[in-house]
Amino acid sequence: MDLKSNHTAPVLGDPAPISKSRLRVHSSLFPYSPPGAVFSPNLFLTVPRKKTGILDDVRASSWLDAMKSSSPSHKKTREFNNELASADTDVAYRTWMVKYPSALTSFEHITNFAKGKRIALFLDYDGTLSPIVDNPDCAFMSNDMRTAVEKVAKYFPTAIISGRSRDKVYEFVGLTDLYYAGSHGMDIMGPVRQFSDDHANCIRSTDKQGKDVNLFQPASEFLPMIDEVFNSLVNSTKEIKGAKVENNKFCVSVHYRNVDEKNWPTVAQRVYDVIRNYPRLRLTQGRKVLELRPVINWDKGKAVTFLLESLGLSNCDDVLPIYVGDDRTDEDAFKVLREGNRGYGILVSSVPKESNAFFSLRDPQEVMEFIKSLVIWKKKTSAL
Ligand SMILES: O=P(O)(O)OC[C@H]1O[C@H](O[C@H]2O[C@H](CO)[C@@H](O)[C@H](O)[C@H]2O)[C@H](O)[C@@H](O)[C@@H]1O
Repeated sequence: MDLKSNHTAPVLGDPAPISKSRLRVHSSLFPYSPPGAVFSPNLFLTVPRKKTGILDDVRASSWLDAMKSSSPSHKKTREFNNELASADTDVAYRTWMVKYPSALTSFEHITNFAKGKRIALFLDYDGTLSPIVDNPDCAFMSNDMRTAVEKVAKYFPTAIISGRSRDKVYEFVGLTDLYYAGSHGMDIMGPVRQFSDDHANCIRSTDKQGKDVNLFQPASEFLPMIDEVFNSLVNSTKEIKGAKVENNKFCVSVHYRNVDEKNWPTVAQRVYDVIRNYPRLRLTQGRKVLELRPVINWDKGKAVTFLLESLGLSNCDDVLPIYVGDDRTDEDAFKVLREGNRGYGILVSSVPKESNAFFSLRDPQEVMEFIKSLVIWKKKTSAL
């Protein structure tokens, strides 16, 4: 692949771009629907799909473009931001918040809607419960956040849904009374339950405390392939200063946050050179990370649906799922909640971003405030 030319590369596509029509969903959940607002189709990697749906052709350079455009610190963005006075940046953020109101200032709206309903809380990890840091191995959540999550989980069924391996995210969070889904939902440990659908790959197991659980791993057959790809990528990127490859069990992350931007084409090239040999893997993109994952019809949105069913909370009018996340992989969950008119997505972002979420929070600090407010509200209303 020559990233400077217009050669095409076989890659499976990322989720479809958000269509304008999605914004026209009118629902009782929707707090405000400013007229004329339009979703940008640039949220995901631009991957033109072939009608066969098996192998897509993509301009190799679009990987690099996507890496650059998704990076807020990218030169163009920096230049753009420099041109704007900080006051203007603030105005841009506040304008954006008209479309995605703060879940803190809209708290009353949310709790009014939640009255008489059971809230189910879904939390992403990186960038939501822990701040984004340079070293993925050091993305620790604060003790205050841990306490807040522990408390909220006493009142509402709470699940962590992360791109990381389930073991790793459990190690970071360290709380037992939660449900955990790792590998972008491809590794779920949930309560024991009989399902209406036949979920192959769902087995009975025990958790670290010896409790009976259901273990759902829809991509289990990919395990050897993922290990192989992980080893190839470790080897092929070892000379790129700052590149880091992470094995997330059912997916592999190639981090370029600490790679000099002039070497980003090499990162994209190396990833391409590996993935081209694995037509059953697809590429998605997160925050300064390229991720390779199995081509199965499963994502964080499906994981939310699965967990709701596991908890006996699906198809119930009196359930309000709330999903808090910062990443484009969280969009799948926001979309499930929005399209099913089922609950609220809350996007964590300090910069304007198009999203399927209803509300926003600026950073993990605000996430903690929101979680604490839920506990206070629940205690107050239970005492009445
Ligand atoms: O679904 P999440 O829990 O949000 O996990 C998504 C990815 O998060 C991690 O990477 C991101 O956070 C790192 C630590 O702050 C940061 O260094 C990196 O640049 C981010 O992309 C994690 O390392 C990945 O494996 C997850 O897929």
